[in-house]
Amino acid sequence: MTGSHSLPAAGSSQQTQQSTSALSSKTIVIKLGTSSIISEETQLPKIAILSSLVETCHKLRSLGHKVVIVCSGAIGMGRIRMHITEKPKSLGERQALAALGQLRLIALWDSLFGTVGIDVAQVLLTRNDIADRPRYNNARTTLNTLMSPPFNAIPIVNENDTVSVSELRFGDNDTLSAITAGLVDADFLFLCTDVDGLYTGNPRSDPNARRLGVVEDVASARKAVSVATMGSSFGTGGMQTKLIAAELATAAGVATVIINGEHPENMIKVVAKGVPSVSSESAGPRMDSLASSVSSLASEEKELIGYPPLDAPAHTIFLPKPNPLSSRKWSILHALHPAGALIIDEGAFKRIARTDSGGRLLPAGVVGVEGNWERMQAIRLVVRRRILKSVPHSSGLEQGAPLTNSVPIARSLGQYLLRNDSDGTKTPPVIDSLRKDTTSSLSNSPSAADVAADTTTTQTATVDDSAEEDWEWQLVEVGRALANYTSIESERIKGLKSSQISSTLGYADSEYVTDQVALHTLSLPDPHTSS
Ligand SMILES: N[C@@H](CCC(=O)OP(=O)(O)O)C(=O)O
Repeated sequence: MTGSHSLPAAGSSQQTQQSTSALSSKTIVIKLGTSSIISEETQLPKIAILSSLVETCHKLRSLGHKVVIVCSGAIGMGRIRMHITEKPKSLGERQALAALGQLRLIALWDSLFGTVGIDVAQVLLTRNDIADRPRYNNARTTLNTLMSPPFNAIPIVNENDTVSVSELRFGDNDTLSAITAGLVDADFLFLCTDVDGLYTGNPRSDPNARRLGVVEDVASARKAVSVATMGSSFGTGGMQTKLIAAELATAAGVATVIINGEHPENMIKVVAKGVPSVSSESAGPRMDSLASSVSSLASEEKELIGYPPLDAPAHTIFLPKPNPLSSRKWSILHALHPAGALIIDEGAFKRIARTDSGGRLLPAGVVGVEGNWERMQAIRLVVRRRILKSVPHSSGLEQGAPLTNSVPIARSLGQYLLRNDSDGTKTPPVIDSLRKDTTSSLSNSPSAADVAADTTTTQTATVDDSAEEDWEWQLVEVGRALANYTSIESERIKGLKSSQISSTLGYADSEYVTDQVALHTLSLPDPHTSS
C-alpha cells in the first residue's frame, strides 16, 4: 500500500482532492465475476470484453503498475463445456464442472494475454492454504514473486473449487479478492460487476435508485442501501458480498472500487485519478442523510451522490481506512482460519485492550479452551461475562463487522458460559444450555450458529439455578490471536500464573498464552443493546 500525495482539486467536485497516484507504481487487484466474463444471453465467454480487459492490464502494466486478477467462472465455463444450461445442484457436480471449466478458463486467459506478450499464472486457493501465518506468508511470497522480475506475470486467482469443502471455502470470490488484495498489499481492488457501482436500490427496477460515489464508511453505506442481490444466473455474489469485501479490503488500506465490468478500460482512468480525499465534514452528513432518507435529498443531490464528478467513469469508491491495520494484524483478524477459541474473563480483556499491554494474554485470564490447534495458529478470543437478565438483547450480528472465517464452534462454546470462573464469581450449575431446545422457557438463547459468525457476536445462556435466576451469561467475540501454546497445552495452563507454566508443562516458551492479538473492539458492547 503505497502512500498517495494530495494535489489541489482540478476540475473535480469541490469536496474532493485528487492524488498523484499515477506517478507511482500501484498494485491493482481486479475481481471478475462470472457475469463479467460469460454472457448470460449467449452462454458464451464475452471475448470482446475479455480482450478489452487484456488491453487494460497491458496498459496498466506499461504505466508501471502490478496486476492480479481474481477470476470466477470455472463452474460457468464447465457448464459451457458440458452444455449444461441449469445451475448444478449437487456439490459433486459443481466441483466436477469447476475442474472442467477452470482448465478452459485459464487456457483462454493464457491465449488472450499471450497476444500482448504477458505471462499468466494460475493460483488456486482454499482458506486452508492461508490457515496460519507460515502458509499465509508462503502464498504472499508466491504472488509477489510471480509479479516481480524475472517472471513479471499476472497471477490469475480462483478458489480451488474442486477440492474445497464448505468449512474451508472462501465461499465467494468477492471475499477471496479482498483477501488477495490484503495478501499483496494492494492499493486498489476493483470489483467488476454488471452495474455501475453501489446503488441505494436496484437500478434496474427502482427509478429512485442512486449511485453512491465516495464511501468513507462501509457500515453507513450498508444502512443506506437496500441490498437486493443483483446476481446473474451464473454468479454467486451480489452487493452484499461486495460490501463485505470492501469492509475487509479497506481495513487493510486498499481503496475498493465497484465498477461495471463491461468497460474494463475505465479502471485506467480511476487509477490515474487516484484515491479521493473527502473531508469528514462534507461526506459524513451526506451519508447520514442517505441513511435517513434518500428521497429527502435535494434533486441535484439525487443525480449522483458524492464523488466522482459526472464526467468521470461511473463507479463507487470505498476509501481505505485512514489508519489501516498492519498486515500482520489484518491477517490475524480477517484472513487466517481460526482453529478454536480461548474463552477469557472480562478482566483479561480489559488488560489486553489497554494499548500499553501490547495485546499479551496471561494464562490466568483464560477460563476455557475450545477446539484443536497447534502453536501459531489463529484462534478466536471470546469474553465470557455475566450480565443482568433484564431485557431481550442482540441475538444477531453486530453491524459493521466483516463476516468472515465462520467456524462452527458455537455449540461447544456453550459450556464456558457456565464453568471455570477464575474471577471469584459463584459458578452456576453446569448446564449445556446451548444444546437445549431454543424454544425452552429456560433459555432465551439465540441460535448456536450465531456465535460462529465472524464478528462481535453475542450468545447467551440462561442459568436454571434459582439463586442465579436474575443473571445470564454472555459470550462476545472480541478478536483473534496467534496461539503461543497448543490447545492441549492451553487447557492445562488456563487459570494458572505464568510462573506455573514450566512446572505444569515441563517447559515454558512464553509467559503468555498469546502475545499476538488483534481486537475487533477495545470495549465490550452494551450487553442489552441490540445490533
Ligand atoms: N469459484 C467459482 C465462483 C465463485 C463466485 O464467487 O462467483 P461470482 O459470484 O461469479 O464471483 C467459480 O470459479 O465458478
